[in-house]
Amino acid sequence: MPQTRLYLQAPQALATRIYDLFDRAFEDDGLALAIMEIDEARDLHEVSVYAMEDVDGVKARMRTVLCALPAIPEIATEELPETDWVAHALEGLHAVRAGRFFIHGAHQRSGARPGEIAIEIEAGLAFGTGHHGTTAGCLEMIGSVVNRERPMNALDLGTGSAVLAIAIAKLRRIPVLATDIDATATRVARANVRLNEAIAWVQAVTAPGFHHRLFAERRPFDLIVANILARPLMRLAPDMAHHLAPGGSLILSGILDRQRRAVIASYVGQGFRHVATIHREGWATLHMKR
Ligand SMILES: C[S@@+](CC[C@H](N)C(=O)[O-])C[C@H]1O[C@@H](n2cnc3c(N)ncnc32)[C@H](O)[C@@H]1O
Repeated sequence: MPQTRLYLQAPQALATRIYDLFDRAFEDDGLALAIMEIDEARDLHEVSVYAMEDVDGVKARMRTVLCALPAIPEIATEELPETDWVAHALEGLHAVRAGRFFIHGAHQRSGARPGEIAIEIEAGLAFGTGHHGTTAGCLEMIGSVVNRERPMNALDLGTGSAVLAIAIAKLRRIPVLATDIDATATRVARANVRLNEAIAWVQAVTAPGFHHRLFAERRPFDLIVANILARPLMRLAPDMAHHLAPGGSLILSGILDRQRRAVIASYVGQGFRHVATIHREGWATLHMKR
């Protein structure tokens, strides 16, 4: 679906205030927001709101929010070209190495080096080929956490292509519940689980957040991996705490470097402590324990 970027420019202090006001105003709409420096010498920053539908309505709400300010910057509009994010993620598809994992397509089956764990992911309609900084960060973190802690029961929430669930199963042959809000992703996940002969361990189901009867049956998990976005991750913090076994590990990604502290704070509020962060391409992957 095409997107419209609604944006305005202001000095840094005012832009930061506007960003915070928009953040609160659009919290429940799930709209993407951004703030970036445009001109350091003139102290100019740009705040953007990305709308997919009801652009006029979003613009009107932005104006209402801005009414609280002494000076009201003008809102400009930019139509963005339609981006197929899955295709984008698959661009120039080549094999990827992350930690001990070698993520490849059908034409690179013989590419794994001795000691590497090969995972075959075919270009499909789900996110997760290993190319993205968040997936690669999770794979690297999974390698070290699973080897050290030897979990017995894992959850991959927001599984996409199932690459992370398959990685856990290949490392440790334990049950992994793989869930996604998107039924198409679940179908792709199942196909990849079959392709990688991980059916005995990985069960893929469609579920938004923790809403599925299987969570009650399968909890507590001693490893939960969730590569979704910062805001849903913060909202899910109490459920994560409820479903993780004492002493268990949580690996979270989909978090921009600048959102890292806010996500950690939400989880500390639920009794977690931060253990480590991997930074890749502007994205942070967190290891938290409880
Ligand atoms: C960034 S992709 C990650 C895919 C894969 N786990 C990886 O690391 O490459 C995020 C996935 O989470 C799913 N998702 C987003 N919000 C979700 C939610 N609240 N509950 C379950 N799945 C969700 C999306 O449909 C998408 O497939």
